[in-house]
Amino acid sequence: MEQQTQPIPATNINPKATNNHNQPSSWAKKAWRLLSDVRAQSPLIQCITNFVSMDLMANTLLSAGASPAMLHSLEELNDFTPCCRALCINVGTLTPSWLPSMKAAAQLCSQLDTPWVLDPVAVSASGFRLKACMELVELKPAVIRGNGSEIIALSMAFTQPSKVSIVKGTDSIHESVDAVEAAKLLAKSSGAIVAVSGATDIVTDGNQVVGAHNGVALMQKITATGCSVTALIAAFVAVDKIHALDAAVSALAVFGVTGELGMKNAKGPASLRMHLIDALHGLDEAALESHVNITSLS
Ligand SMILES: Nc1ncnc2c1ncn2[C@@H]1O[C@H](COP(=O)(O)OP(=O)(O)OP(=O)(O)O)[C@@H](O)[C@H]1O
Ligand SMILES: Cc1ncsc1CCO
Ligand SMILES: [Mg+2]
Repeated sequence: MEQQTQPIPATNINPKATNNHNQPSSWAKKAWRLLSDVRAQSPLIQCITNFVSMDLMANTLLSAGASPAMLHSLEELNDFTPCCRALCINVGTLTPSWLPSMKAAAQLCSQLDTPWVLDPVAVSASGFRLKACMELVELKPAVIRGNGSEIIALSMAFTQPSKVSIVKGTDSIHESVDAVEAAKLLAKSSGAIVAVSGATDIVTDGNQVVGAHNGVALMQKITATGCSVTALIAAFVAVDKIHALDAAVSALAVFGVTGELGMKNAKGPASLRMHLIDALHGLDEAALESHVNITSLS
């Protein structure tokens, strides 16, 4: 695979400085270091995902420098999943025949200490889907990423199950900022880092809350941008699994920045889709540093 950037050795990063979330430049450096590590290491990312997202998700991972593999057959997991650096599970077009593969792959990852991320698409659209997502959460994802409505519903399913409201469809009817408390509760009850996408992307471990303010509204009009940024989170977690919160924030910010850069040449959602992928492939340190907008919200 073509490599176009020089990775920054992890030893060059001062962990104290990069953990100071009130310093914007430290976040930009962290995001650049993680993207550089993805480009240098090209981690193999298994994606068990919906049919709608497969193309954009695989191209997003490739443009970031990772190596995507859309394998979901139960018969292949024992051979294949242990070779992966991270797993992305997305329930967008869930059927009863796919659920055993998702659970088995998640279980394998947990046993192998391989990070995996969950995208609970349209979690409250049906009882079957809600139960499946709750069972997957029990299998210890490192990160759960959804839109506002998805995170509110999934969090409520664990805390106040009788109050889970049905949201039909995959689009959010809530703002991400309305899901902060739900995200914190879900993070605390599951042990996962929880990320909520939207105008501000919110990421929390249950205590600390970080906001990534990049992106353009038109990204909502391209199906599977959310699915794809979840896979990008998996790639970032693959290269730094002990700092899953930082990896999730960085992936969301990088994707948002590529949306902003892509928008300069886009005429609408279809051309934004193309230019966003190009921008991710060509992203350099100067452009990332001048666009990243991450703040502490806690
Ligand atoms: N109003 C907005 N302004 C800027 N960026 C946004 C806005 N809304 C969403 N985004 C960005 O668009 C991407 C997709 O987020 P969204 O919340 O639409 O996901 P989703 O609903 O799960 O999408 P899908 O299910 O189609 O994959 C994220 O990178 C997010 O930051
Ligand atoms: C539109 C759609 N339907 C099921 S999955 C999906 C992709 C966006 O989540
Ligand atoms: Mg989604």
